[in-house]
Amino acid sequence: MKRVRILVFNAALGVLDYRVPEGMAIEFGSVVIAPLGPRQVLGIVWEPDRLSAQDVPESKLRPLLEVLPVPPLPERLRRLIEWTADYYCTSLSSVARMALGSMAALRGGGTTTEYRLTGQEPARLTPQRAAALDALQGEQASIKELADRASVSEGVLRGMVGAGLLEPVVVDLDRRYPPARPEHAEPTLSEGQQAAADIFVEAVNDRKFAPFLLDGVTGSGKTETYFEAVAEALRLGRQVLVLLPEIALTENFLRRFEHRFGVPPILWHSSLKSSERRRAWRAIVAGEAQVVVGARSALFLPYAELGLIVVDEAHEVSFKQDDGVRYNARDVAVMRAKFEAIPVVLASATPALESMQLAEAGVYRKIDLPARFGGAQLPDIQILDLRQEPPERGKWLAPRLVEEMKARLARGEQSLLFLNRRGYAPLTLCRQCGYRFQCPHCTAWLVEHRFSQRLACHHCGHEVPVPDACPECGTGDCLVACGPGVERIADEVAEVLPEARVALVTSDTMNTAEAVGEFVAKAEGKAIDVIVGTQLVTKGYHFPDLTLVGVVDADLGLEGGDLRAAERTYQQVAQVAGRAGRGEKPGEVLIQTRHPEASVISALAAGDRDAFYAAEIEARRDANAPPFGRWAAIIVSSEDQSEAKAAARAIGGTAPNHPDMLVLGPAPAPLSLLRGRHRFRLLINARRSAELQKTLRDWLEPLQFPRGVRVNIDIDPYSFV
Ligand SMILES: Nc1ncnc2c1ncn2[C@@H]1O[C@H](COP(=O)(O)OP(=O)(O)OP(=O)(O)O)[C@@H](O)[C@H]1O
Ligand SMILES: [Zn+2]
Repeated sequence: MKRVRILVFNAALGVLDYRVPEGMAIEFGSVVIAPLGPRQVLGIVWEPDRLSAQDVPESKLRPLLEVLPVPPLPERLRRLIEWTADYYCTSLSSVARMALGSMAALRGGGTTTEYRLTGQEPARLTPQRAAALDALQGEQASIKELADRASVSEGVLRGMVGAGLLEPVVVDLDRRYPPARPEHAEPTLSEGQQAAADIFVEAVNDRKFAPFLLDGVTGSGKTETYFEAVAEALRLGRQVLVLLPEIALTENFLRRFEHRFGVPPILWHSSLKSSERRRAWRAIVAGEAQVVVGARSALFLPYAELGLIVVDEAHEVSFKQDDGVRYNARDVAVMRAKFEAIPVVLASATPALESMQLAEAGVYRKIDLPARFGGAQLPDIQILDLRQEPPERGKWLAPRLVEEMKARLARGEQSLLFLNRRGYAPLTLCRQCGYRFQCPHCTAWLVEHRFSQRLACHHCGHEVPVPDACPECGTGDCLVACGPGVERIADEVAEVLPEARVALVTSDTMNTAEAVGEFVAKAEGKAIDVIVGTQLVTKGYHFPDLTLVGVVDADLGLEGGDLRAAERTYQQVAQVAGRAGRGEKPGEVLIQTRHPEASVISALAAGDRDAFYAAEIEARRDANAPPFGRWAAIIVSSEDQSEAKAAARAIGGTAPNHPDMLVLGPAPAPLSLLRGRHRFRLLINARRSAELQKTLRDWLEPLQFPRGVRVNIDIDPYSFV
């Protein structure tokens, strides 16, 4: 191979041809360094007949500089990358980037240096050093990571190395992970679990593409069941990828995995230390990483020999990425399984409508676990009509819910209150002049966090301390919190049940593995009486003494009114309800609502899942919404409002006149300002027959916009703001 086509990591340039210098061994998929002007870029060798590049004469080709010492990206992964870029209308390089770990991992090198405290504690210390000494107890990481963790500069830490307070430790990146043992602790499966497990095990052995929808009620033991397929892959020496929707869930998963297989699985997520990331990536490409558990981003890694993919809590909307490459990890996982010719298991107690429909159509094989494990019953669900039984003024919990919580406390059982709103109050205003605290960068109110005494924007992270006086009229002591967030509910619990031990579970409090571990240990050890949490507590947890679940505001999710509002509400409430009564004692669920007549609420109360799905599917069919028709969004943004508007208009003005496609907009997005950018949206509703992606590309590619304008395409969008 003399002339090669390279996918370079530069979205604007994309594909370039190079010459292979004498003696350099190259294959398709090789990761290389190529010259680009005066700089160097990373690239991947690609099949020239699959990518078009500018025609450059042989004599003008520049030679590649280097091949990196990592295995070439396998062909099946290259095909997946192409498929993903094509389907989501994005650049190949932005997808391919997700396959490569860090530059450091690619460079190889078997070791790296980290630092840790030596244990010396000099009598006199600068305040910064003292703070670092405090913050870094038990930590070991690179200087940069330690500096981040301790909130001091790297210079301070280097000084501490010099002073003998921190010492270097050489970390072996190719150190083996201890092997998982498929026979470590084999459970005795119930008949239904065994039947399901047998099917999965057979599929792992078959080494063919086989998509499954594991539809099992909460507490049916879906995890135990698919663990048998994991065990089989381990026996065959093949790798397994388990995708979880949130890092917060991994802690729980890790413990169960370790219990079953004797060692923890290998983690992959955005907050890994760089040494962990390098070690994991190298083990993954070498085929030594047996089971990888990760968030979305683990999906594109170059596994040497994948044998099984599991997507747990597969209905979760967080599998859809909402910026950058806007892919849905659940859907791409199925495609990856197809390219790898392996089984994929989508597990959920409340499958997404799309998945149900695909199962019905015979595309996915549906495996049911209709009963809870060990004879536990599904909880009794009751509606609490807030119009008939209102809470006291300024309170959010109805008297009946409070009574039930008191009864649980008296019996030594646990309660869980669910409200999907972080912080103390979603809106703060001035009683004097009506001033409302709004984010300067987003169309959003600032949310009060009493814990940290700050007002925060949940979209961009902008934060200000809660002021003493109104910034508008200057009146002191006049700010009122409007509406509840979980912190406020926790306060209310403390008032009505002063002796109860309350745990607040949100992404603000559960932001480290230690915090999650501590929470789980306490809840299991019955050191917590009442859990108040956001959607973070709705799934995955198994606390046998939890017998009451209160849904504080079931109407909240319905307000947005987007396509999936009813489905999402159904899933959240059914999931959180599923935390109740998982042990020997029966569970009860109270759903606070002002709309008991809404079909989703009555379906929940009647436990009539089939009716709910059937009605939703018909509604979607009527609206030509997924899974029948398709949606796409075009989001146009700029820091300059008129520029954004003009660009959106230009797009709207050239909309194709396609019989199978309806273009709505442009219109200002509901979140019309986000991180300082003004946003306009167009929505496209298309029939399946419409070749949506091609039509979009043909439409948008010829258009030119000013530099400050960004045009993003969102295929199968989940967010309509
Ligand atoms: N065969 C089994 N032997 C022993 N324990 C089991 C078995 N099956 C399930 N369990 C236990 O029952 C509990 C519920 O199982 P699991 O959490 O896997 O259910 P799930 O279907 O994933 O539920 P959810 O969707 O609510 O998270 C767990 O504590 C699990 O360890
Ligand atoms: Zn903001």
